[in-house]
Amino acid sequence: MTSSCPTQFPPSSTLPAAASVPRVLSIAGTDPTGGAGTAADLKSITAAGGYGMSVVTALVAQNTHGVRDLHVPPAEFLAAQLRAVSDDVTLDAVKTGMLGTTEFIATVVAWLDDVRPAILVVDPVMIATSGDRLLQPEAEQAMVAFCRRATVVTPNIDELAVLTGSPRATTEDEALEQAARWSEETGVAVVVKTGHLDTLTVTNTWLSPDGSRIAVPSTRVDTTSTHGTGCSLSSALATRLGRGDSPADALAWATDWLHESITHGAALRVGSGHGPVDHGHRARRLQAAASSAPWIMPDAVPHLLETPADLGAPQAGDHGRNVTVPAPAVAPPGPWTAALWAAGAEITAAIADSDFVRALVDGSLPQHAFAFYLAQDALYLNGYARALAALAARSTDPDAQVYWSQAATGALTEEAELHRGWLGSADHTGAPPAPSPVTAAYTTFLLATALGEDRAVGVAAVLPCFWLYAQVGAALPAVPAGHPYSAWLDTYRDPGFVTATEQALAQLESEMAAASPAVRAAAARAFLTACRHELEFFDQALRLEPGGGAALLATETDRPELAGSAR
Ligand SMILES: Nc1ncnc2c1ncn2[C@@H]1O[C@H](COP(=O)(O)OP(=O)(O)OP(=O)(O)O)[C@@H](O)[C@H]1O
Ligand SMILES: Cc1ncc(COP(=O)(O)O)c(N)n1
Repeated sequence: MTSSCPTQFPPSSTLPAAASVPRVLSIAGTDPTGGAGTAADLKSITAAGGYGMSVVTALVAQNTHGVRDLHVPPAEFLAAQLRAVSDDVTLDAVKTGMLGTTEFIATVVAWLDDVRPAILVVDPVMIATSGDRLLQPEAEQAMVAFCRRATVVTPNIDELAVLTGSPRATTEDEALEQAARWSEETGVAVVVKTGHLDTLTVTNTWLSPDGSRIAVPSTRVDTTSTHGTGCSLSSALATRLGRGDSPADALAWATDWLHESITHGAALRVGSGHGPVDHGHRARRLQAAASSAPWIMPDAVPHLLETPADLGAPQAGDHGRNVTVPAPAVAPPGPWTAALWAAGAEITAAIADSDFVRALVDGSLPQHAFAFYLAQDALYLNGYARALAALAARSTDPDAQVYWSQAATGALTEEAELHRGWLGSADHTGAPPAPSPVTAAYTTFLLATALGEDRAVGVAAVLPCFWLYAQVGAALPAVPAGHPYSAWLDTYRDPGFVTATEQALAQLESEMAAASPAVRAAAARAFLTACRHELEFFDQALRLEPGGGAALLATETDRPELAGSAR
């Protein structure tokens, strides 16, 4: 049935405004394997924090290898779907993907003439990664004209060539130049994507008609799981713009989220061709990070530790599965520290595998996450220094007194160097950084343990910071010239740090040997708890949204870059 029903309900504009969840409509074709088209759009809109809606243009029998068949319903049915949505729902953003034919483009144009959403993101889908046509050749010029209505268009390199009537760009500069000319002529912003160029860095650049540019670089992921990347980027972008983000924040969020989704796409094992990206990876990672499950279960450590063997096989962490114990970069000097290393194996392995360490090493860690990490590190070092000084005050052995007070001084010197160097160039006009919940929990735990528990327990609590940091440092590969974090990674390689770790290990070994079985058990718990704090400390920077957390819908005047959109 394609006849239109009379409007029976008030559109939702007459209902109370829908707070901070933007209502985003995707108009696109289908992919039954869920990687591209409507499925990718809805997953991306959800991941970006929106409420997704879907109007289907064409039913596409495709998989990760290519398109097998197409079924295109009558244009009246497309019009009916569009009206069914807009008669009822106020739209904060619309994204278009596969439109297929001149007739369908005209149908969407007629609907837009009526509806005029504030944000229209046009992904001018023409040819799939597989080489199959998703837009009839005779509809190309209609698509080119349609792009003039957009707030922003997101063509790939080949689509940009059709859009601008130019030969396919072979360099990023050429693509930017083509886009700049078209944008100036049409008054429409363009996101230039270099995914299809042979570059080590994939850069998404928002080009405004006035010539201004916002470039968001990311490292290229060596993967075949790139089916639907264009659909996903444009849907996430539409959602973040619909939510009120500036173009810079919206593009940074979408690029960063998509990079994580592409990185983890292959692990989904969906199909044997060009696989999909993992749209849900970020949500699952954040959900896991928000778990309130206890870190150390009551039976993880016996109440009395008579011998190192009582600590048993690796069992720390959430799952208690069998874990291979990684070789320690700084060797334990005796059986107690060896048993602690084995007990913490799951957490040590999780740090080595963490998205944060991987991104720091491959250079894909977003700048905002790195800056946050450094600021929290400086705050942490101050708290850590106080815990080390407390251990100095509580030591009676002269060597231990010297060692802990020097370690405290070392932490304060590092903090001062961070402020002088890495943090020195930061903007000093704003409020000074405040400790995050993770940093505050870790430093409070260290201070309380160093001051309030037996000394051996305090020593066990401060050890993971030395030992696990040295472990990460030893595993670092050489990084290529131009790596954004190479100078920072060099700080992990400081041989002085290995010596300090060896000394801290020797302190703990002798404290454990001399302690009562009950104190040893408390020390083992403190060690495992601190290992887990280390994992949280590394991971926390990737839980921060670029552009901050405010999720308020902005008015158009808040975003002059978008003025003139919603044609
Ligand atoms: N190998 C990769 N590594 C990192 N990011 C990538 C990679 N491939 C694609 N991207 C990201 O996906 C975005 C869109 O990719 P691309 O330029 O291939 O667009 P597209 O051809 O429109 O996508 P589609 O394959 O869905 O048609 C890029 O701008 C980039 O952010
Ligand atoms: C319905 C639909 N829309 C868009 C694409 C493009 O995605 P890709 O180029 O990654 O195949 C697709 N394959 N199917």
